[in-house]
Amino acid sequence: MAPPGDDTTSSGSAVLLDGLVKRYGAKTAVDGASFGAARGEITALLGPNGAGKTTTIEICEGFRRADSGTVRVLGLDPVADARALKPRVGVMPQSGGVPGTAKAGEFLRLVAAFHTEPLDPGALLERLGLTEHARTPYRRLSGGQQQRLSLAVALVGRPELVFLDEPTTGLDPQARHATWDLVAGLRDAGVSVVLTTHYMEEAERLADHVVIVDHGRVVAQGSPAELTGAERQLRFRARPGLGLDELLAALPVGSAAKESPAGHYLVEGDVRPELLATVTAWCASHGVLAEDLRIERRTLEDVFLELTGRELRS
Ligand SMILES: Nc1ncnc2c1ncn2[C@@H]1O[C@H](COP(=O)(O)OP(=O)(O)OP(=O)(O)O)[C@@H](O)[C@H]1O
Repeated sequence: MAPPGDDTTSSGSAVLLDGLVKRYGAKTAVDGASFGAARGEITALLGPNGAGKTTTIEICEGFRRADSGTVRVLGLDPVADARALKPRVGVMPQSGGVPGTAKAGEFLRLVAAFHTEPLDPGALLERLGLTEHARTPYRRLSGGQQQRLSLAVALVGRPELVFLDEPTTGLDPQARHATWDLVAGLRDAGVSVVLTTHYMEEAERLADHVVIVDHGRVVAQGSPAELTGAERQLRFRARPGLGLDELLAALPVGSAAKESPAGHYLVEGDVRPELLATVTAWCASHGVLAEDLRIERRTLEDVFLELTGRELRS
């Protein structure tokens, strides 16, 4: 029999938000956010600090109530149906969640005991590189180790859906890659993942669906390929201060050329062979050797900056 709330098909939404609003006094942290996270996919909420990611995810986890809008998690209400959701959903908060004096291994075994078919806590510790810290109290673990233990706690109950709030913030590159592998493995095993991040690379590499949020609003969403589109751009390095007016005049209407930072040139527009030929001919006629000349797809960061006009704050 399907679990309660499973009125949708298994290919339906793991999470569905519609017009979500959350205010803290005069501050509107979430301002009418609507998006869905499909089952069996990794959905990343990408946005700068203060964009409302944690508030949104905490509402989905049932830890906060929305002021208005609707939230469905596995087809259920995260507050009213909290008891039914608890065994099916894993949560990795941004910090804390484990008592300071609790020993890593003991705590994980304790959490595992609350679940009917838990993962093997020892194997999970091993996978996350925590075996030698199994007897260490949580407060004595390094920041990265604490984070990995929180991830283990979220996963040990074999959840259908996991919420991971900035799972790799502060991790060193090895631990970050190990976490990415683990999260990708969850998806391969059919688990739905909703994570928050302010790392463009994390969203781009890991997520099937990216929801870009800023000031509590969804400013764009789609797969990384959809968000970055088919558009390409051309970059090269050369001596600083080249006057670009003549180049611009030779390029098709609608193209743009700029130098930023000094000595780094970017040409945007309909990047076809003709455009490349125009740029290289212009370089040749000005005695410019275009180094590292390359055509590339726009990155998520390019898209984000276009949408918000500023850099992500880390
Ligand atoms: N309990 C609270 N009381 C008052 N304001 C809050 C509270 N929690 C969050 N805020 C504010 O609401 C806004 C959204 O915060 P939130 O933590 O949801 O953003 P975020 O995108 O998760 O940021 P971060 O990446 O820093 O965690 C911020 O301006 C924050 O200062």
